[in-house]
Amino acid sequence: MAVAEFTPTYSETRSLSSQFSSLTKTRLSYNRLNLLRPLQKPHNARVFCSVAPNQVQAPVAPQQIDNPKSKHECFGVFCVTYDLKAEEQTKSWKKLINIAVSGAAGMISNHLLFKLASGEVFGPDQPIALKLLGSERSFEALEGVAMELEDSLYPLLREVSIGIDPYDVFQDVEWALLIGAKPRGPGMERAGLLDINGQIFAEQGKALNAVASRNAKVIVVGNPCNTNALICLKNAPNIPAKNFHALTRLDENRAKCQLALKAGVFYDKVSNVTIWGNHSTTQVPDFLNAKIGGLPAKDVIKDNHWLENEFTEKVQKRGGALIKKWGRSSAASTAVSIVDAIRSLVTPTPKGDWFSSGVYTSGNPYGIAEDIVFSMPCRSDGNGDYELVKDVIIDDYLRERIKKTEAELLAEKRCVAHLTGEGNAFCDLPEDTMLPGEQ
Ligand SMILES: NC(=O)C1=CN([C@@H]2O[C@H](COP(=O)(O)OP(=O)(O)OC[C@H]3O[C@@H](n4cnc5c(N)ncnc54)[C@H](OP(=O)(O)O)[C@@H]3O)[C@@H](O)[C@H]2O)C=CC1
Ligand SMILES: O=C([O-])CC(=O)C(=O)O
Repeated sequence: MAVAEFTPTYSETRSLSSQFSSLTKTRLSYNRLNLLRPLQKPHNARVFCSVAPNQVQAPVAPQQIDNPKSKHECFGVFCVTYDLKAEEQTKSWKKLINIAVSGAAGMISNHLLFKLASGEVFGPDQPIALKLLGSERSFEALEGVAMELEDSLYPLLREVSIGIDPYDVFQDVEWALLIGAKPRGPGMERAGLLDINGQIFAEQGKALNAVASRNAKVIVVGNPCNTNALICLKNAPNIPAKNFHALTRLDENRAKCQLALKAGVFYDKVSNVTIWGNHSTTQVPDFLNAKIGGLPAKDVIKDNHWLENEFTEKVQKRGGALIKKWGRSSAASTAVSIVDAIRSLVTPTPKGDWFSSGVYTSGNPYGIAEDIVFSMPCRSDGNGDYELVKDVIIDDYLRERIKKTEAELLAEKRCVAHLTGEGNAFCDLPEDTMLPGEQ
């Protein structure tokens, strides 16, 4: 089978994505086999793409399948399944968006990437380019990931590129999903973890600052995610601090599940659940403002002791309980919660409800210390931004616990001052500072 070879220059490679945006209307019929021809590797990046530059191929109609001359333009299952309805669909496709994922060869990404490519995150009319960030150690694994994406034949997935240099991978990205981080090893101090991972997020923040879209949305998953997000935003002053999120949606989902179980209802009845503070065992799952079937959760469950003790601790330590059973940390449910977090920003929040996200505190209405990343209740009108919800009740019970998780985050911030441009670090972390996955 004849396959067009091409070896574009680096600047041609860079211009590919913009060409893709204008091509999306007719691309469904392009040769899928040609898709993943590796281009020359510029700056450690490799691009897998679906057409050669300056080689726009004509759409292939189904009747051409048997014409040997046109066979190289049309590949296997794509020729067989291509139909005009699908072409009609591409006419309504939106402009291509660039999404970067770090730690792309890791466990969470292995679930997330396929959700992104399927259209379940950004919608069935949103073509995407995936830019996968790995390292020397994971480069081959990244190629394997790209091959699996290729074999999945996702129509909306227009481009996959892999690389180990964030300055290449983050070029023009509208979304950066920062998952890669070193796990805490045996005997490693929390301060050590903050420093090692903090350096990763400082570097990635600088790269985002230099090359990402000025309005990029950044979701930090790699732990300790709140402080990593703070480091990242401090190193990316060109991007609004408001655009940075630390993932606490998994905690919210865990809390909803426990409330539903206790109330004996399906979890779609549970709403208005806030996780306050740090993605750690000091986080505060808020049952005071939570609702079940539209009623206050406290009035439905009528067991304050359970809410204040078992419920709270279960949510705080759910990650660790799962690791005990599985022998590894939550990956699938984390990927699902990343999907939820993105969808909460790109679709309007249902009236009266809200979602939790770790966001920058400056200007918050709850009296939480300024200049940290703290999980709070947010609403969005679906344009990628959010606002903080004002009408929540904070009683003495909540306030006391919010103070504790706030103190922990302020201590983490002092610990990484050398990475946020605020002078010398001073680490006085409280003894109980743990990730949800730690016991
Ligand atoms: N916020 C949340 O709710 C949750 C957060 N997490 C966090 O998400 C992160 C990723 O989890 P998961 O995908 O399961 O982890 P994996 O171990 O499967 O993958 C993590 C990736 O991180 C990268 N990494 C970056 N720096 C290092 C380093 N110094 N040493 C080792 N690996 C490194 C590796 O990729 P490469 O070599 O390509 O850089 C690796 O593939 C973790 O920090 C975890 O704690 C997990 C669950 C929930
Ligand atoms: O501790 C971890 O790595 C896993 C984690 O964040 C969680 O399960 O919430």
